[in-house]
Amino acid sequence: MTQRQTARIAIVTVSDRASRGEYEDRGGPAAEAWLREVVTSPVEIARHIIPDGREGVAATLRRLAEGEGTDLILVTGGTGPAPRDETPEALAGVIEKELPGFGEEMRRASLAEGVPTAILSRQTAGIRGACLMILLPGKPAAIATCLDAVFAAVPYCLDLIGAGRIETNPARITAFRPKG
Ligand SMILES: Nc1ncnc2c1ncn2[C@@H]1O[C@H](COP(=O)(O)OP(=O)(O)OP(=O)(O)O)[C@@H](O)[C@H]1O
Ligand SMILES: Nc1nc2c(c(=O)[nH]1)N[C@H]1C(S)=C(S)[C@@H](COP(=O)(O)O)O[C@H]1N2
Repeated sequence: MTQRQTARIAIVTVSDRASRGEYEDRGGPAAEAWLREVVTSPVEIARHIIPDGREGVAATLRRLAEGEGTDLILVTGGTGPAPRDETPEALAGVIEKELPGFGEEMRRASLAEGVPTAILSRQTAGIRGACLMILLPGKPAAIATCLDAVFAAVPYCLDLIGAGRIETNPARITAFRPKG
């Protein structure tokens, strides 16, 4: 399978208030800065800010995966238990396969850092076609913790689903790719 050599990555901030401009989105920029530090292969990164809500989030994820051929979508926000937190429900309506290990590992890393409220986050990941979608909590400080915890598995996952190729800086993240 020939992989696209420039991976398309979308970062989606899900927040009612950030989408209304009531506060400045710091999660999207934090995720982009993390990617630019860690990913060494060519990437196109697009950022989006949308309100909470199942239908709108699902429509955005579908459009990015299908319409725009995005290889990797990082979503930040709306994973908690509050009534408007419906990002996991939106994801569930869009993906074909869930990868629960991503959420388990992100929660484990956050709890190990001494963030007891990490147990409230319903983080997970899933695949639609050749697109991997990963849900992160909304707190900007959580972005690096959670990406550090799971990103080693991302390049090989993209290989397996026929998405674009990603290489990482081994000084930051050593990508897990079985030899052979
Ligand atoms: N994208 C973001 N940029 C900056 N700060 C954020 C962002 N998301 C969350 N926060 C901060 O974390 C706090 C709690 O996060 P939480 O996910 O509960 O946001 P929220 O208050 O539900 O956002 P909203 O109501 O706008 O959807 C927020 O009040 C805000 O201070
Ligand atoms: N690493 C880390 N994980 C975290 C947090 C955090 O500050 N750091 N906040 C928690 C809180 S307070 C909530 S309510 C859930 C869900 O947040 P979300 O609704 O913004 O996605 O993520 C949790 N996970």
